Amino acid sequence: MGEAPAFIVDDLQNGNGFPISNGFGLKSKAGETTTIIGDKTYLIAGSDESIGVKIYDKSTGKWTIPTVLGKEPKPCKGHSAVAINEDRILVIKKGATPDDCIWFLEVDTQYVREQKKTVETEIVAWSKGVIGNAQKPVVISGPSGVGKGTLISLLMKEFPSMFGFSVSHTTRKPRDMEKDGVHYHFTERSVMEKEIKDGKFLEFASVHGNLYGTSIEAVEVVADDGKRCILDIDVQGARSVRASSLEAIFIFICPPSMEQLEERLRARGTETEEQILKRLCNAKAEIEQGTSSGIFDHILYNDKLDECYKTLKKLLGLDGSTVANSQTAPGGIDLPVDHSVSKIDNKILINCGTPGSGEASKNLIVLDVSSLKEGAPGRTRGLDVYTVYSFSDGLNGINKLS
Ligand SMILES: Nc1nc2c(ncn2[C@@H]2O[C@H](COP(=O)(O)OP(=O)(O)O)[C@@H](O)[C@H]2O)c(=O)[nH]1
Ligand SMILES: Nc1ncnc2c1ncn2[C@@H]1O[C@H](COP(=O)(O)OP(=O)(O)O)[C@@H](O)[C@H]1O
Repeated sequence: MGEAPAFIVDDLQNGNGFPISNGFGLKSKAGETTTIIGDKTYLIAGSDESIGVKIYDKSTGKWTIPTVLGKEPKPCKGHSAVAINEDRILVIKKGATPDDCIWFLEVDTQYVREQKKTVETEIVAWSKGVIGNAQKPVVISGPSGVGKGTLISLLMKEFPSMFGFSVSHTTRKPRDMEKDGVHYHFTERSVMEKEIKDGKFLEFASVHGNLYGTSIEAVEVVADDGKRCILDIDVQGARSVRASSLEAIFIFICPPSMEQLEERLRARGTETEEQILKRLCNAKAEIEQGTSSGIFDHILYNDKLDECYKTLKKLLGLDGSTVANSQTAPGGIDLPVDHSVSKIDNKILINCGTPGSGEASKNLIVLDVSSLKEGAPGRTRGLDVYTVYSFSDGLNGINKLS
């Protein structure tokens, strides 16, 4: 982070002090916002060059500039901040797209302190808020050889800035073309078992005789990058994720026939005969569970690759239709500098000014943060924040976009 922008420090030091009386209020002033949590006042200031944070501790009467972790929001003058609980501040900034508008400043520093013993200043971490389905992780399952990896590669190639792959851990040996840390984190069983015990995994399963698992970190790294996470995991893993706090879209890929599945597996040429037979044998049960367990939201048949890929894009809202985009605020959040923000229970209301006609009449943006989930300590994740617009009558009669 560059030099912190100028703050309304004078006001505070001159005893004009704390404009906010409770722990969850805010005051906006020319690109600077204060929010109080306990004894500390967080000043968030934006300019064209930077967006910075400064902390005033009432108990010591001192200002500090914290160590900032995570990718920061792009600088901007128009923003607001509101504390939504004792360790998380929601920052809404001016931005061209909804995905760039909602950020969180995490101020729970316990974990980071323990991990990085040398850090002396207060630590805050930026992370991007996630709005609705548009950012929901995508879980893809299906039998070995059905084409999961092929479809995922196509998506990642066509939309490199939109998707990020959750790199799993596995105890299986790498194939010739596979790179450690890219396709998998290849690891030893004893190491992985210990990490599972330590709670580092979102899910894990024994598949075809090897251990596979998705670490919390693997999903968080993608979210930190502001991307939508794709998980290639087996049916057991999908079941676990379904039961977890991670809200995702679940897609099962079916082969056109067992014969074609076998052909593809053999043509890929990455397994021994014994491994191929094991995978084919397991495929039957996987297909049965995948198509009948109710875990999956969508079942796709991968017969002709281009057709299957088209269908996949369609259900992810990437074909110009509105499936995913309709879940977000259309056209972004046009936040005037002099907007106001208030918090009522779990709803954050952003009043953007006088109602106009048509699109302009959508002057009230409501963010429901009731589904905000805890991530791994020290980092914010699993955020499920969606926007709703109300036309005039406040919280009553909110029309959730869908
Ligand atoms: N539960 C779980 N399954 C995984 C994970 N990573 C990969 N898998 C599944 O493990 C199975 C075997 O994967 P792999 O050895 O790469 O073989 P492939 O499916 O033939 O490409 C597939 O069904 C994957 O979806 C994971 O992190 N968790
Ligand atoms: N629709 C398809 N038609 C024919 N071959 C396909 C199709 N989809 C994928 N393949 C091929 O099948 C093989 C297995 O695909 P892969 O993506 O590795 O499967 P998975 O990741 O599900 O194990 C690869 O050689 C791939 O090129």
